[in-house]
Amino acid sequence: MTVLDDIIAGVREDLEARRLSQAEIEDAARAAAPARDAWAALGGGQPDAGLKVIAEIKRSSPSKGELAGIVDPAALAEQYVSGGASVISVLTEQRRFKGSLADLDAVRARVDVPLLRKDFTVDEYQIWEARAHGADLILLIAAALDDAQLKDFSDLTHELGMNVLLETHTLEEIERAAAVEARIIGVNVRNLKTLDVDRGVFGGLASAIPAGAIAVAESGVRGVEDAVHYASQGAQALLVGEALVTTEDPRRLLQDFREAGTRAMPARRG
Ligand SMILES: O=P(O)(O)OC[C@@H](O)[C@@H](O)c1c[nH]c2ccccc12
Repeated sequence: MTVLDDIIAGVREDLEARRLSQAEIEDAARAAAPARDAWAALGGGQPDAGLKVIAEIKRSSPSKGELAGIVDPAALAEQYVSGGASVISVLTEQRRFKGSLADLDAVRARVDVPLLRKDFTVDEYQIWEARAHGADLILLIAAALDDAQLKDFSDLTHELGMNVLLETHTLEEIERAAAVEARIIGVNVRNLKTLDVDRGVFGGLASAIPAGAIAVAESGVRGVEDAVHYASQGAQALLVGEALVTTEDPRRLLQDFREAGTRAMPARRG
């Protein structure tokens, strides 16, 4: 059993414990304000948009345990917005990351940028639930889903007006993402089966991401040098958790990532 299998087993159990009827969750999703456009916020279709940052509210991680005593996730999210975050990611997985839908609600109530509901999506119910709680973007992890699920879950997400961040870690997974026409493709440099981080994985796979899709480098940004590295390798956006929750000044660090990263982006060809 890999770490990923173990996390997913817990996610399924927690989901059954809170599950409402399908009619109830659909009503709640339809009552929510329309989803914001995360694709546009991440520079989709805008040449030379600069390096974008998806800033994550991450209390804890399976590899390190508690990262920071986050007392007020909404206040942290406001700092992220003031530093120029394009999207805020809120982890809602409870057991290993100590997140919750309450965190998502708290952030939604205070910030206006698009929100990513960051969880291990293994059931369509979670997609309705994300929308009901004001999410604009959801994570789908290729390693956790088969091709039919990738397609069906993407279709439902789009029907609800949201975007998908499709997370990959291998060339084969990028090909599967391309086959479902994913428009926002992440490469997680952390292997979710072993939790090992290899920052070289992004550069090795970036050229395989289809030209029309937004390339997101996920995990392992310790400081500005890593941001510059990913940007120079073709990242259009970064997903950053630990470095932002542990720094004294998230606003400043975010600005530094964006400025230095944007300068490091390769000039567009053609
Ligand atoms: O804290 P980091 O190394 O900056 O990583 C953030 C993010 O990429 C990581 O939290 C993550 C990437 N994919 C995930 C899937 C589930 C849970 C968490 C993740």
